[in-house]
Amino acid sequence: MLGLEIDGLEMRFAGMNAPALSVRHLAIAPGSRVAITGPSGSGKSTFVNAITGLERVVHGTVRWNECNLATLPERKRDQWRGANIGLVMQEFHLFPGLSAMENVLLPARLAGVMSGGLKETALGLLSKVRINRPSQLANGLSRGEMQRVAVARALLRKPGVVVADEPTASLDSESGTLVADLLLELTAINGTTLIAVSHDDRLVQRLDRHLRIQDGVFAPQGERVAAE
Ligand SMILES: Nc1ncnc2c1ncn2[C@@H]1O[C@H](COP(=O)(O)OP(=O)(O)OP(=O)(O)O)[C@@H](O)[C@H]1O
Repeated sequence: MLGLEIDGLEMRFAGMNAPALSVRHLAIAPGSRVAITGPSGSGKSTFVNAITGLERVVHGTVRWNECNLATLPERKRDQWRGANIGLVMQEFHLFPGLSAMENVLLPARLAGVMSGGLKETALGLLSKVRINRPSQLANGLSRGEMQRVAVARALLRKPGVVVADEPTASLDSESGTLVADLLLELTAINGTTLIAVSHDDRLVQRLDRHLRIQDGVFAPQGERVAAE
């Protein structure tokens, strides 16, 4: 289980007068399930990139338990992310020429941590996300099936946190509901923290906490941001 503590975080981009993201203090308890919402351009992806170590943090601290991502060089951040964060993105980023099973295993293979046990785990996860033919090529899967494979891939190494960026946005209603069900059900098994950027009420309403962001700043708890 991983908890997040952010202090004094500022993410800036060239050509912008104000920071794209500014977080004075934010704590997310281990095992909690948090929704992030906000209008386009409000800083949601910048937040995801900062807390997953995809983007370097120059100002402030982003601490997952004892690990401050701001102090890690890129290679160490990548290693830490692979071992601790399961990422589920709106576009699933599967390799079309690989099977569902090979896609689930690929990040572990690339990280050099493959073992027989992981193959068993992958098969179990594919069954849980209702992919009945693990050897089917990814390019033959429906969009809903692709996202379910991506959920299985994210959970393979039992991450302390799953970060999902609009995981249901490109799915039809039925598939979106199933993916939301699976994210909630499967993260609950190991007490995995879940942080989901989403405008999908089917998912947002089912999470414990709802953080709203506008112009790079989180609204005080309980307040709605304008233009959402
Ligand atoms: N690499 C970059 N270079 C310059 N500006 C950037 C960069 N990435 C993001 N920004 C700017 O930072 C602000 C926040 O962008 P961000 O992508 O985090 O918003 P968002 O809430 O995820 O938007 P959306 O919902 O449209 O994806 C925007 O004004 C955006 O133009």
